[in-house]
Amino acid sequence: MIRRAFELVPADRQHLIPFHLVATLIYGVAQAAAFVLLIPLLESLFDGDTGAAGVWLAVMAGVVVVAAVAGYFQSLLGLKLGVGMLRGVSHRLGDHLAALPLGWFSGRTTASITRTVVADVREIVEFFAHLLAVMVTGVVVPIGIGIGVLFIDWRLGVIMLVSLPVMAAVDKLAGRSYRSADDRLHASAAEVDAGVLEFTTAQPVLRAFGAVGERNRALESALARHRRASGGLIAASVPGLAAFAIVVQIVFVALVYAVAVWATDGDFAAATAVGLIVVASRFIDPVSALAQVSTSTRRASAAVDRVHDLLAAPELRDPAQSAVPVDNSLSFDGVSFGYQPGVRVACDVSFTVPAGTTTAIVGPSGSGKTTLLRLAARFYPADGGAVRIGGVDVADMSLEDLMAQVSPVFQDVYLFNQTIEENIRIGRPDASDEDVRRAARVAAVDEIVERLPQGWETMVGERGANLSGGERQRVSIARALLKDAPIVLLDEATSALDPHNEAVVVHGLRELTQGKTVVVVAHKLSTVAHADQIVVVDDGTVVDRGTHAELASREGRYADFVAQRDRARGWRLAVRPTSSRRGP
Ligand SMILES: Nc1ncnc2c1ncn2[C@@H]1O[C@H](COP(=O)(O)OP(=O)(O)OP(=O)(O)O)[C@@H](O)[C@H]1O
Repeated sequence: MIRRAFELVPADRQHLIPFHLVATLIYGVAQAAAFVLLIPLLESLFDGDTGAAGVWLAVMAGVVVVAAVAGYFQSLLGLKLGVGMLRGVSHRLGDHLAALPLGWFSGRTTASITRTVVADVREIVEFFAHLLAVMVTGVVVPIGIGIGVLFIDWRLGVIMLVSLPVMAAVDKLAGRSYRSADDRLHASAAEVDAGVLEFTTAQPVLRAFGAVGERNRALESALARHRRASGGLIAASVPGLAAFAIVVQIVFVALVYAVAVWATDGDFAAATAVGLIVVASRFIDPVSALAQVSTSTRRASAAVDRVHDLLAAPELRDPAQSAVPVDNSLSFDGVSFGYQPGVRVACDVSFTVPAGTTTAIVGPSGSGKTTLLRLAARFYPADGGAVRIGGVDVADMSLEDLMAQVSPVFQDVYLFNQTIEENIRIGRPDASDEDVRRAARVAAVDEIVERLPQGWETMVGERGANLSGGERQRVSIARALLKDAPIVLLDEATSALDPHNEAVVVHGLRELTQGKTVVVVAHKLSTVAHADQIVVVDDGTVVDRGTHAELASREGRYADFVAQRDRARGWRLAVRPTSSRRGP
């Protein structure tokens, strides 16, 4: 566990580890020596040899000073390692989370990730700052005393040294049941965190559907599971702790008994016997301290494992050299993909979007349209085949280069609780204020800003809660306009906007897609009809492809799609050839 914890220390603090270990070792050995020196000191005093007693006292004082200095340095270095680890691991976890495929996140709750990143890391800092010294001295001091006592009475020294692995074995056995109980506690705590998070963020939905009571009950049962898991942890640790405490006491009693018997037999002088009994108690003390922190140590050990597990999750690797696309075309080449193993969502999908043209993807709900956009943005890696930009597999481009090529404008717009300006600037952090304002003007975000109480300085609330759905879309279009990437991946909004918002969003999108390579998951007939190419997908496969005129003139899924949209809107779309391309 100690080795795995040290692996988390950042490179610029690794050189402190040997100093810390040496300081801790000296601290432990000096303490052991100071205790053993008590025996010759007592013997000299009992013999009335004040000269020898003075010498032993001086040696003992020297050793105590060494122990104090080493203790100071081990505390200082432990703290430096802990703080360094906190900084290093936080950065490593942050970078690592940013490089994980999105699929990794969908298998976990935000709460369980937060627990590892915050609570587990704190646990490990505590380990470096306090626990490590107790652990090392808990081993070094008894061994040191045992070896020292060998020179005074080898039988007693052997009892001490043999008892140590016995106590360690009992401690190890005690830890077994604790570990699984701690994992259950961690999982139940994350479940409670997730429940509280959901309960608070989903209040509007819960109230709208009268489900507050039901979710409250779900939260209560999560809390009950957490209480049971806490009880389980206590139940799992108490027998182990009790067994360990009993074994430690048995060892102490055995040592005192042996000293008493051998002293009675005349093997030791009274002074040596008193000294050995005092030393026996000092032999037990660090072991008892070790037992007292064993619960914290095991918790830290579990935390170290969880942080390592998180860091071991395979990242979306950037290629050693990022390939350069020859143009802004986009193609799907026999692409297959599933979110879960064995469930195919895209199956051998092939089509090409020539540079500067618009392709609309249509198909029934759940047929895999949005998934194709996510694969093009490499939010998930394809299982088979390749998505290519300008002839280059997106997997052979660095994430940075790929993101410079594509602008995803998806339905679920995520806004950070910052100002509108900061939210737009995410599109291009080094953009000038003028560029930001220009993008905002084209997407009609300046209209929103004028209405806000603090204008550009207004915070948009958590996830942009202070803005309407249409307003959030406008901000996301402004972001993409500012980014000005040559390929736009657009998931057209399904929800109806009011006429004004609809008009400004359509205008913003037209500006955004002007002259760009566009792949749009289209829900509106007007968007589809104006596309250069329409790709019809069903159940993850491409079932038809062509222009609106070609597809509408023949029977098939597309004709069904058009008829369905006509019926939904209560109007018919006149089929006419698309001579010139226009944005969606
Ligand atoms: N993150 C995810 N994890 C697991 N399955 C997913 C995930 N996202 C989508 N799916 C599943 O993949 C399938 C295709 O989803 P996708 O969102 O691509 O369909 P779509 O055609 O865009 O649907 P819609 O038109 O309703 O938005 C669906 O069965 C969906 O349940």
